[in-house]
Amino acid sequence: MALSMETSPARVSLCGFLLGSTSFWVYLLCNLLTILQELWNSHFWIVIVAGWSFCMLGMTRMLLTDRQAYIEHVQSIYRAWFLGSGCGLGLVISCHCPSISHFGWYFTALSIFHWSEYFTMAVTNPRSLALESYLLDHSKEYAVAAVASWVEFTVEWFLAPGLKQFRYISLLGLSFVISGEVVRKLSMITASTNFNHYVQYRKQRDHQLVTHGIYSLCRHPSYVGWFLWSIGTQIILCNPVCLIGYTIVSWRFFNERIYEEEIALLNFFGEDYLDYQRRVGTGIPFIKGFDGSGHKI
Ligand SMILES: C[S@@+](CC[C@H](N)C(=O)[O-])C[C@H]1O[C@@H](n2cnc3c(N)ncnc32)[C@H](O)[C@@H]1O
Repeated sequence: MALSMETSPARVSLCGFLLGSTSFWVYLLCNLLTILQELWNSHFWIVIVAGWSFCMLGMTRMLLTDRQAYIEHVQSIYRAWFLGSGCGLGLVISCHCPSISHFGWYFTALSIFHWSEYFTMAVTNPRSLALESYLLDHSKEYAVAAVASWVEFTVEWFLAPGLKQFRYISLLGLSFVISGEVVRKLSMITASTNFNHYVQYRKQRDHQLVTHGIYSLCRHPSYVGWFLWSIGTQIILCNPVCLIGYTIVSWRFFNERIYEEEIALLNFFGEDYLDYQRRVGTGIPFIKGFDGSGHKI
């Protein structure tokens, strides 16, 4: 896999992600080739480490093939590789560890979400692409929420493992996560260059109001997707405390965010945005947005 100066950030990120998920490809290979089945059964971790070493070899090869392009993209490659590893590990846990397979689903979903944020941005709006597009350092609160959900899962799994084994609940959560992910990415693709990870307070010359496609169903589809995705992760994990916490905190976050964003959008698009607000709802229950009166709901 030779990198050239023309290598696009999307391609680099995809390569890093696929290399990172090597542990899963090795797992698949071991399961497909019965000769390796024995090795897999007795040396589970050795195979994972071998997969990761293979991945490091791939990275070194990239470095030797085109050093300048590698250095240019190295920070992105490592993030993508880290997320790919998370995805691979999550898939291996899903397939190989039945009692915590839903934790594997969660870990896979988490890794795919962060990586695909960067990748989709790289494809649809490269001008606004930055390392922050991986959303890994989104906010302190986001990191605390993630750690809280791991702690709740672990504590409950040790204290009452039976309460963590509701397959149908986890499947329901998975359906929330998948639909949330699809809605969010569809919004990014539809809004294209008008989509930005950060609320814009100054109008770019080419910023256009998007009201078609998924934006004709609700005004804030990417937030609807993220909201669904975040509560879905806690349903997958059968985490009752974090489910309530995530629902309240995410709702409050999007309520504030939509309010601020709509003040800016009304400044940008005036009457057109007012008209859009009259026709289409925000998409998140009980969130009204900014109606010009200065009052939230
Ligand atoms: C993170 S995106 C979220 C977009 C939208 N709120 C959503 O949930 O799909 C934030 C950026 O999108 C822009 N934006 C939001 N709604 C828009 C629309 N209908 N048309 C064009 N730009 C929009 C805002 O100016 C802001 O800079």
